[in-house]
Amino acid sequence: MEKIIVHGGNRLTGVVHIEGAKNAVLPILAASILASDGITHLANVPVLSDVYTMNKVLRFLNLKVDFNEGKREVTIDATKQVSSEAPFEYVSKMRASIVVMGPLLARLGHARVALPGGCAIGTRPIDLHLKGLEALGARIEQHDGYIEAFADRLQGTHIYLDFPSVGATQNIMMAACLAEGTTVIDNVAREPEIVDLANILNKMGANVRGAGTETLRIDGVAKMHGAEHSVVQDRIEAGTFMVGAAVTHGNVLIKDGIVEHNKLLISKMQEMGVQVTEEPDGIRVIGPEHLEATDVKTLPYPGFPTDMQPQMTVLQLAAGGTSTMTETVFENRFMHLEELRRMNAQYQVNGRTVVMHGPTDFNGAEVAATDLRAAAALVLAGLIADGYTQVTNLKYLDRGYYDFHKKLAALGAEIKRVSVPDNDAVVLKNSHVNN
Ligand SMILES: CC(=O)N[C@H]1[C@@H](OP(=O)(O)OP(=O)(O)OC[C@H]2O[C@@H](n3ccc(=O)[nH]c3=O)[C@H](O)[C@@H]2O)O[C@H](CO)[C@@H](O)[C@@H]1O
Ligand SMILES: C=C(OP(=O)(O)O)C(=O)O
Repeated sequence: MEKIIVHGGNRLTGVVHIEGAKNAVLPILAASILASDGITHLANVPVLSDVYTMNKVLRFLNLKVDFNEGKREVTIDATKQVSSEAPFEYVSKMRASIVVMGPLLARLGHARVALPGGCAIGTRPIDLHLKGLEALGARIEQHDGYIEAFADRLQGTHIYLDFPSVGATQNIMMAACLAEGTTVIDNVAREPEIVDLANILNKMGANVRGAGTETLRIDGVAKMHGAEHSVVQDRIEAGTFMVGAAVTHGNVLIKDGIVEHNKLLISKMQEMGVQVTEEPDGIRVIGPEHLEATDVKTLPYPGFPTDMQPQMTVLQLAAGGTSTMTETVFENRFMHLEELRRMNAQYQVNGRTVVMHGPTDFNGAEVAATDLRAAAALVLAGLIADGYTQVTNLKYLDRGYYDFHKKLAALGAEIKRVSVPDNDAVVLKNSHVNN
C-alpha cells in the first residue's frame, strides 16, 4: 500500500508547472478512432493512470498507440481494421471510456461497450448519450451489461440535451462528425475540454462550430484523418494548487495558468481575501493571514466546477465564520467531509448543501481517499494540519494528478510518498496521535 505523509505548517512558495488536462485528453484519445487515414500526434499528454487505461482500451480496439511519457507525447495509428467492442474489464476501471461509443458507431456502424455504472460520487447514468445517438438514427440495445448500438450511416438532426452533460456532448459530437448532413445540438456542455475536443476534430477534417457556446453545429464529413494537437492545460490541477497556495498563506505562480478557465474559482477566492493576479507567465496566488467565509454552488461550466468542490471546502473550512457549499452536479460528492471530520472539521450536511464552521484547527490524522478530488482535498488539509496526516487510497489521486507530492514538496511542503506492507502501521511523530 502507498501513502502520502504530510506534516502541516509550511507555506507553499514558488512556481508550479501544470500538466495537460485529463478531462481533455481522454475524449481526444477516443476521437483518434475516427482517423481512418494518417497518424494522430498528441503533445502535452499527462502521465496519469486514466491515460494508461484509455490507451489500453484503444489497443484492445486494434489501434496502435505509443506513449512517450518523457516527452508527454502519444502517437496513434487507427488506419487498420478497428474492432467495435470495449469490454467491461476496461470500462469498469474508468467510466470515461464510454466516450469511445460515438466514434466507434460513426466509423464502423456498430459499437458494443460495457455499461460504465456509477462511482463514489454518484449514479452517473448515460441516458443522454444514448438519446442523442438514437436521435442520429442509431438502434440501441442493452443486454448482458453491455450497450450495443447499430447504424448504417448516422443522419444529422436537431438534438436538445436536457442537461449540458460533458460526456454526452462529447459522444454525440464525435458521432455527428461522420453523420450524413448537419447536426445541431442545443444546451451542450461549454467546458474548455469541449472546445479542445472540437479543435482537434476540426484539425482531423471535421466541421464543428460553436464549441464553448450553448449550441454546436456539426456538418458531417465522409472521412477523417490524423492530426497534431497539444492538449489544453488542466484547469482543475491548476485550481488545486491555487487552493494550496491560498490555504497555506503561500505565494505561488501557476505557470501559464489560464484565468479565463478558472474565473468562478478566482472570484470566490478573491471574495475570501486571496490575492489572485494575472501575470505575463501565469496566475499568481497569495494567501492572506485570515480567510473570509463564502458561499459556493457548483454548476456546469462556466459555473463553479464540481471537480474543485472538495478542494474548495478545505479553503472554506479554514476560513473564519460560516461558509456553505451546494453541490448541484453530483448527488454524492461530500464523502471527503467525513474524513475531514476526523481532522477536526465542523459541519452539517442538509441535502445538497453543507454548512461549514471555521476557522478549523485541522489535526493530522489517518484518512482514506474515496475518489480523485477527495484525495487532493485531504492532502491540502494535511498541509495546514497540526502534526502528521497520512492519506491512503492513492490510486484515486493517480487518476488525475502527476507527481502531486513532488510538486508540493518543490513548493516547500513537508511531504513524502511511501510504500508500506498492507498490514504494517507507520509510526508517526504526531502529538495528537501519541497523546
Ligand atoms: C472524464 C471527464 O471529463 N469527466 C468529467 C465529466 O464527467 P461526465 O461527462 O461523466 O459528467 P456529466 O456532465 O455527463 O454529468 C453531470 C451530471 O449529469 C448526469 N448525467 C450525465 C449523463 C447522462 O446521460 N445522464 C445524466 O443524468 C450525471 O449523473 C451527473 O449528475 O464532467 C463532470 C462534470 O463537470 C466532471 O465532474 C468530470 O470530471
Ligand atoms: C470526477 C472526475 O473524473 P471522472 O469523470 O473521470 O470520474 C474528476 O476528474 O474529478
